[in-house]
Amino acid sequence: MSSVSAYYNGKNVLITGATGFMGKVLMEKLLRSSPDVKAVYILVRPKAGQSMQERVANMLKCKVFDRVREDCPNFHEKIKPINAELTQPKLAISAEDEEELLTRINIVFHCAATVRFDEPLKHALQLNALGTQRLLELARQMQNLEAFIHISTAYANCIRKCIDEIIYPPPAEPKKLFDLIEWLDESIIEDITPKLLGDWPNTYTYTKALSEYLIQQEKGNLNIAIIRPSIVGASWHEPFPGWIDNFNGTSGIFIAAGKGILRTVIANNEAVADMIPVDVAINLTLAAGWYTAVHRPKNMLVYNCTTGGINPFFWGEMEQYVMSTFKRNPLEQAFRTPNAHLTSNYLINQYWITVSHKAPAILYDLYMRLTGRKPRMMKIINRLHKSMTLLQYFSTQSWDWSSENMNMLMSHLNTEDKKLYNFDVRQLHWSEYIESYCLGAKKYLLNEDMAGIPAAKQHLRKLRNIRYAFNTTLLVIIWRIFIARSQMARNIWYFVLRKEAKDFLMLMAIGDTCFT
Ligand SMILES: CCCCCCCC/C=C\CCCCCCCC(=O)SCCNC(=O)CCNC(=O)[C@H](O)C(C)(C)COP(=O)(O)OP(=O)(O)OC[C@H]1O[C@@H](n2cnc3c(N)ncnc32)[C@H](O)[C@@H]1OP(=O)(O)O
Ligand SMILES: NC(=O)C1=CN([C@@H]2O[C@H](COP(=O)(O)OP(=O)(O)OC[C@H]3O[C@@H](n4cnc5c(N)ncnc54)[C@H](OP(=O)(O)O)[C@@H]3O)[C@@H](O)[C@H]2O)C=CC1
Repeated sequence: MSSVSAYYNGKNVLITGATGFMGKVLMEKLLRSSPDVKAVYILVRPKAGQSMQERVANMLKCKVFDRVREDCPNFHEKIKPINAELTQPKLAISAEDEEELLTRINIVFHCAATVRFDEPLKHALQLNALGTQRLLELARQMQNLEAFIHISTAYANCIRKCIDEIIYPPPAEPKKLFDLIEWLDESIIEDITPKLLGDWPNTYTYTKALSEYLIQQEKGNLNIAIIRPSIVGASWHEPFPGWIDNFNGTSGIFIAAGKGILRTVIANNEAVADMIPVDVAINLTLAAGWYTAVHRPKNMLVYNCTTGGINPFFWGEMEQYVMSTFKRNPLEQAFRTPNAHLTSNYLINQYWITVSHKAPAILYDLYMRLTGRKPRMMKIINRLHKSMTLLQYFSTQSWDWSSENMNMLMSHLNTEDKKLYNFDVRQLHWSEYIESYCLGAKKYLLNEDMAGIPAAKQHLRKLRNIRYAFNTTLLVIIWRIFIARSQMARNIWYFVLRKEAKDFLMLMAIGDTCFT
């Protein structure tokens, strides 16, 4: 009998960020593993011209809900969308909705955030820090709340090399920053952002660090836990192996490498690639929700949800597994044959960027222009370089996260829960996981059918022949130019030709003698 599943049955759960990558997996697992959950309230904003209702209806059609749709066809009846905007005072929730939440909610999972590294500081503060503060304010008034689970990131304290499961001093006093963004002009905030960030690499990690501190300061009597996942990757098993729906973290890089666009990456082969499958992070989150509500630990627990200390995996290995998967299972319409390499040398990287990224992009765009089409490769390459610059902070260093609370939680699960909410990352086989991740990116992100693999292989063969033809032509042209310009090169060339001709005549003569 599963204690975790049983706990959620009959409960009213509130999820923020339910339309996002992790939020969807959380909602799906909750509805599938605890089919008698009373209701799942989700805070949703209208977006891109779609009303909240339209967004939720579209979301529920997603592939990620196929399994729960099969197991519990009426699962959608449990979902109660609430119009909300986390950057607004009182989260822009109507008085009526607020009343409902205050009387009903038993557990809150706070996943909403902006995860963009280049988010302007003002917006990142408003959403990640101030939004968390406002949600806490709401949670403090909830009459039946048993647990509040906040999703942070393992990199919130990335300025430290060893990260324990504790709250560290914040980069700045949050209240002072909130005052600042209230009256300071946005352009001035942009100007002083690097100074404010100090050692923090981006506004994302900075504001996530602030939100952890805010929680500690303002939790009051709430029963809170903080989950810190590292780089969240495609799912390991649930709802489907390899399920992924966004280009964040490593996903966009895998695809760019598989398409043959990305050839060089700044990364340290020996640094730990701390990746955690999304279903593992969600299993831990649900188990932590149960533990927080039922065992009510005296102190707020922080769970580092990482793999490096338990089952380490390195960027160099990731390169091998990704390349080998895409060579065996190519993506359709690749730009070039997949062949990406990691280097930690800035100059070598710049060289390959010029030779293998920019030069082919310029040639391709020229070809597109000549054939009357819109050039686009240089734009893609520039976007890729921007992401690589933002990601390299994470791919060139290693961190040590302690995982005592993760182990402690596992020891509290019964045998059935250990299976149902598996977050034992010792069982992860990285080569198999990365293969399934790459295939998932192909299927779920690019909507490519596995039946198209023979055609994709044929396309790669065509690309190889084009490369051979191009290289041979280039060599001949270079040689001709060289010959035309240098007397010495001409002399060597004629000497070689004469020697070849002499050898050839001699062979003929030998042949004649033998046969006569
Ligand atoms: C051979 C393999 C070797 C592997 C080596 C790997 C090296 C290291 C790699 C990775 C380390 C990762 C370390 C992460 C650690 C932290 C973890 C966490 O705690 S948080 C979660 C993470 N959060 C992010 O990952 C946000 C990063 N993304 C951003 O900040 C932005 O998206 C940014 C600046 C990278 C791009 O911004 P824009 O404005 O240029 O583009 P936009 O608006 O995001 O997207 C435009 C379109 O391009 C697609 N796109 C975005 N990134 C793409 C990409 N990399 N490749 C292809 N398409 C991409 C999008 O889906 C979008 O498509 P449409 O217009 O909607 O159709
Ligand atoms: N993905 C990763 O690698 C990692 C993620 N995390 C953390 O996990 C959590 C979830 O991340 P992930 O699912 O990847 O992120 P996504 O970007 O996929 O999802 C973000 C969610 O937040 C919602 N949201 C954004 N702005 C607002 C707003 N103003 N008002 C209401 N809702 C809003 C989004 O809604 P909408 O659909 O309307 O935009 C979306 O549902 C975050 O807290 C993140 O910091 C931690 C470590 C790694």
